[in-house]
Amino acid sequence: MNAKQDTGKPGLRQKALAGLSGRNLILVGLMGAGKSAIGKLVANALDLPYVDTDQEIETAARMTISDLFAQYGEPEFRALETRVIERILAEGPAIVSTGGGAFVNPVNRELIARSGLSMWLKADLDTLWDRVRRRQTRPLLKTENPKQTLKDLMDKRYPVYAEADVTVLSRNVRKETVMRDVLKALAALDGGKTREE
Ligand SMILES: Nc1ncnc2c1ncn2[C@@H]1O[C@H](COP(=O)(O)OP(=O)(O)O)[C@@H](O)[C@H]1O
Ligand SMILES: O=C(O)C1=C[C@@H](OP(=O)(O)O)[C@@H](O)[C@H](O)C1
Ligand SMILES: [Mg+2]
Repeated sequence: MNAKQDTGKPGLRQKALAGLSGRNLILVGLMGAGKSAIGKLVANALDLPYVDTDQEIETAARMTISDLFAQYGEPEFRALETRVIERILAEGPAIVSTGGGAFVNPVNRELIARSGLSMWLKADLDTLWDRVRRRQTRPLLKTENPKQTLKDLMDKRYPVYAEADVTVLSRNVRKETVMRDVLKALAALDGGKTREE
């Protein structure tokens, strides 16, 4: 695939890569923010490796995250999550999509700060809810009122996600548009130093 074509604007790719300057890009944010879907598109556009920590965890544990929560409990999931993040960030540079709870752990925030650029994909409740309501893959949302659970997690976690290096709105627009917003945010870090080819 022609990566330049993918970004919709020649030069944006180079500027985004310059802004990232060889670091890992770690996407953080609540369930449904688009970390996994947009992360893949960004990796493709920048021709960089893509890693999803949830997928790595399921591969390592040889079970789904739901089964991991059910059989071993959330503390065991969180311990595995930190081990996976530590391994992945050492292998960089890559576009890394984390699970929604990863950045909440200060140990993970330190690992991320030491080895990459953290980016919060921030979305409003209705956008998040519309994206997660149809699938039963998130154990934390298996509650009486999952939309309220999501709102409670927003209230608790948004101040922490706000500590990320960069924030990009995950708007209710096409995924490719959000992907380009991510590239523009990276390009802005380059401060115009990179000339277009
Ligand atoms: N901008 C978008 N427009 C439409 N659907 C989206 C957008 N971003 C994500 N999605 C969809 O919403 C769902 C949740 O996205 P996902 O990437 O799994 O979020 P996260 O990894 O942050 O939990 C997926 O079905 C994904 O395809
Ligand atoms: O918010 C959370 O604590 C979680 C988010 C999930 O990842 P996504 O954010 O990709 O859904 C997954 O890691 C697990 O269900 C826990
Ligand atoms: Mg995900």
